[in-house]
Amino acid sequence: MNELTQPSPQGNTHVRVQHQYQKSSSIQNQSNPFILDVNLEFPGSGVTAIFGHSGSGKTTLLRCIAGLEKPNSAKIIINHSVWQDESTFRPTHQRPLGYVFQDSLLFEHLTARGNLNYASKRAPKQYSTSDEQKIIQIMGIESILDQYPHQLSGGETQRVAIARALLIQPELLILDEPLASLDRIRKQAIIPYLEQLKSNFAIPIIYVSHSINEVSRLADQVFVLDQGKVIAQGTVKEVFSRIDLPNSFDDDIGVILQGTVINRDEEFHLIQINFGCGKLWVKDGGDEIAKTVRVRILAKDISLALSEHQDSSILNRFQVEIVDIKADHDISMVLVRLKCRIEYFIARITKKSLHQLNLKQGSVVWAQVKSAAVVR
Ligand SMILES: Nc1ncnc2c1ncn2[C@@H]1O[C@H](COP(=O)(O)OP(=O)(O)OP(=O)(O)O)[C@@H](O)[C@H]1O
Repeated sequence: MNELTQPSPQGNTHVRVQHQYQKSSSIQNQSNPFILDVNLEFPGSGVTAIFGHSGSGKTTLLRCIAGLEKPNSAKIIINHSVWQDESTFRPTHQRPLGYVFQDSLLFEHLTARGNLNYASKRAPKQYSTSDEQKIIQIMGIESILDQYPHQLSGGETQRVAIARALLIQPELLILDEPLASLDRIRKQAIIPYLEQLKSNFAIPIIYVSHSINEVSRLADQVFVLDQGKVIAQGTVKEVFSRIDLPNSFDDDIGVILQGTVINRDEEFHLIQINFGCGKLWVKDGGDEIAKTVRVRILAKDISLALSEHQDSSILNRFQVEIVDIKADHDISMVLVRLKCRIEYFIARITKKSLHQLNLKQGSVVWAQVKSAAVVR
């Protein structure tokens, strides 16, 4: 095992920040300034997502972590290394931090390789050539090293930017909406590189995004911010299966399921995934048998029936119990939380259907999931 993949010997990462913008500079109502008050603990490796609406305080939090804002009170300990507490305030340049933004700026006069060398030279100690090669290979940028930034696509630029951030040997990597400027196809193309990143580097990664899709694919745990406070935290599975936070997820509300590929239907281009509630047919994305995969099922893609319908086009049917019903942000809809063995689903159905089927907490019904709607 080499330096990059060694399990982190360190403990948790702890970020507690209380910060209020100076009233004089606040673009908020003067009598109601924005206050960030959060306390986050997360492991010393893996991806932690910070999720929240615009204005919830994500950027402010990152700026505090980076030392670009001086909070009123803060304790920022990254794997035992104190960046800030009552008696310490490390300035930004003394915080070993890799920071990748939405529109990463590479040095235009340097090739991709030149940009990487710039970072390597500033690293506290030299990576071995093989470790450098590994970073380049994981980010898939071998063939573009001699190109200048203006010759790179958006996705390639971001991959070079991430490699450059890694080469400074950060103790914390912040990815701040790294895919926001890419179109859907490029986003899909870069996610596998980020998955590789996660499994190959034993450093904590903070991932900020508005996209539940990205967070579902990449994050291990998530903190949901609202008006400067943490309103939910836990594993992505736990947080995204809650129905008491609908405004945070809006129409994207849905659960994440993780399971193992057990079967392939070559004729009809489907795979079957075994998960905590049974077996689910989904589109074949080329995953090998026995691979662990995550899928997302949106609440709007689940319908409910009182009996099992064998005569419909829907391939996936699960017997479930209604454990909770909550109002949706849309007045005509409700959110129904369903338990199926050890898993949860959420269905978003009309109030009219709830009424007509006389659905209540404790009712046992059939959840129907279209294979075509499962998000990979
Ligand atoms: N320099 C500043 N001075 C005063 N208020 C600010 C300043 N920067 C941000 N704010 C306010 O702090 C609040 C949180 O802003 P922040 O940029 O952290 O939100 P965000 O969650 O990152 O939003 P987005 O997703 O749109 O980037 C907002 O109400 C914003 O108006």
